[in-house]
Amino acid sequence: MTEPSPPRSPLKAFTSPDIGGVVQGVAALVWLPQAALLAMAVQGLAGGGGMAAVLWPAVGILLLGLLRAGCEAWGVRRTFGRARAQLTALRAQTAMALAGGSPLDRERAPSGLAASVLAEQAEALVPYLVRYQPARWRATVVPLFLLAAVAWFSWAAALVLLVAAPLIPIFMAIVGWRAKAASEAQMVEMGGMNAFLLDRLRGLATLRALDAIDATAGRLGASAQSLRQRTMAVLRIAFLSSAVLELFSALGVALVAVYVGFHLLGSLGFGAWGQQLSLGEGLFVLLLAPAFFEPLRELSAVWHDRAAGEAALQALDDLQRGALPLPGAGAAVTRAATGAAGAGAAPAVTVHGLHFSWPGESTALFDGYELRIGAGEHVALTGPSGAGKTALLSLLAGLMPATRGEIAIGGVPLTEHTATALRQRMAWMGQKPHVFAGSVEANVALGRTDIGAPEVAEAMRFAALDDVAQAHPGTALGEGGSGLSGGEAVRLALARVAVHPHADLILADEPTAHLDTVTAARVADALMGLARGRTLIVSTHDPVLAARMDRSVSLGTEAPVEKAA
Ligand SMILES: Nc1ncnc2c1ncn2[C@@H]1O[C@H](COP(=O)(O)OP(=O)(O)OP(=O)(O)O)[C@@H](O)[C@H]1O
Repeated sequence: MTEPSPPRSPLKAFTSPDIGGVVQGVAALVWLPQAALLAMAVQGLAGGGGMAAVLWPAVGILLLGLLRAGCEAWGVRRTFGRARAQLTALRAQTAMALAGGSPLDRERAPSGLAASVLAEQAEALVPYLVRYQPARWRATVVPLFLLAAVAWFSWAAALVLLVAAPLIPIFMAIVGWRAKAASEAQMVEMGGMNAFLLDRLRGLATLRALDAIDATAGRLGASAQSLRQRTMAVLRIAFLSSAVLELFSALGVALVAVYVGFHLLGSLGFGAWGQQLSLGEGLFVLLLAPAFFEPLRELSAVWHDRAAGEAALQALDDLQRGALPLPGAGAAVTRAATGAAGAGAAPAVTVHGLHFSWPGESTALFDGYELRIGAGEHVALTGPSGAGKTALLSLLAGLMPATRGEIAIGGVPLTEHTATALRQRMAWMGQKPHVFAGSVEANVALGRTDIGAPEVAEAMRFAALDDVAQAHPGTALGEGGSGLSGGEAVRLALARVAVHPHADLILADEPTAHLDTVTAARVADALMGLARGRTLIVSTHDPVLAARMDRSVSLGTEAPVEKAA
């Protein structure tokens, strides 16, 4: 039995500001000395200082401006680089998690949804990390410094800012909850539409043959319409949050301006710690007021990035969930330890006390199942449809974990640690071999680096694929095998097995299904040729193929029935 893999750690939300974000915050604070210099210059001018009073502050403002621009540029570059690296890491982690799920898992995300989340929705993390996170940090820190500077001169002006400021986060939080829900709904809609589109494109021939194109187009149109509405809802909320913020920040600035103006005119004498503000001090306070609200306005402008980013993070996290793990997906290949590869002799296969039930189902498909297949033996698994032949082959191939019991290949128990290495000595011929878009050669080699062109050519000759027109160099097969007949697709699957260098256990799932008698006989001949000196387990409804095996094992009866051929 394969022991369960360790629990998956949830995706991390990146909350800590990095050095790039801190530097952007410092850049925002440079406005403090700039405003002080500006106020000094105006005070100097008003005091009759002439050009001399303006020159040095102007130089200072210019230099500080350059420093600010430099800090901002560096900070943004740095944050952007970090965000892209984090996104790449998250994508890789999610792709690994998807690859670590059993191909038989019914709860696996549809491929259209997975592609949409990984390629498209995940991009929403970049604005989240590059714009929202630093803006949030600036909105927490920068106003505090500015408030302290204002309060130094006038507690009354500081009080006005202090009262106006908390209203903004409160209203934004209220708006934010709605924004998050709307953004999640939009993502679900987008993923659903992508999955729907991909699925229907794959089944276009069926839809056209059954005259269901119009109905499908109608559903797609309705789905696009719903996506439009959801996108508009997200945008409406984004505009609403900016409007709330603009209102409160405008009110705050206006109140400070009114206070400073009347204070300088002498009508409002309080609020400056018992002193009278000078023109320069009043101007300084006035210049800081909009800057106090600036980080909050920036935060509002990127508020919807937060909702989209968190929804994307959640979508990536959801992709990583699966009910059926692929045994050994997380373990390193321990080929040497198991002696799996290059063992030279065909392995015996033993199944002892096997228990398996599909996730979420109470009835067991196998309960205490026993099977012994000798080294080099050729066995047919037969039985009614739904008896569990494919499931048993998948369990033997380590494509899904048994609930209890032991499977051993060549005496090596199939476990989390040995599954990957054991799979290397198996060749799998599935019921519906997937044909990738590309040449036949590429479809035979499947990117395996240890397989060269001569081996591929030899395997194609063996499977009689070399005389198929589609196999000519430069001819590409369509996605899902369009361009190949059913029989040719089976021959392609045979070539994939033939080219496998270490395979001494062949697992074939209904290789002759849907083939005419002549082609079925040819496929059976090829399979028997391949299986010479190897162990072969084949699931089949074909009595002719079953009769060519050493024996048959019937599933779906009270006790496994074994019949000598
Ligand atoms: N991915 C899956 N998730 C949940 N249940 C499944 C899954 N695949 C198959 N089943 C169920 O498991 C049972 C055994 O299916 P399996 O495909 O192994 O039967 P089979 O004997 O190979 O049938 P056939 O001869 O028609 O190919 C069936 O009841 C089927 O509905």
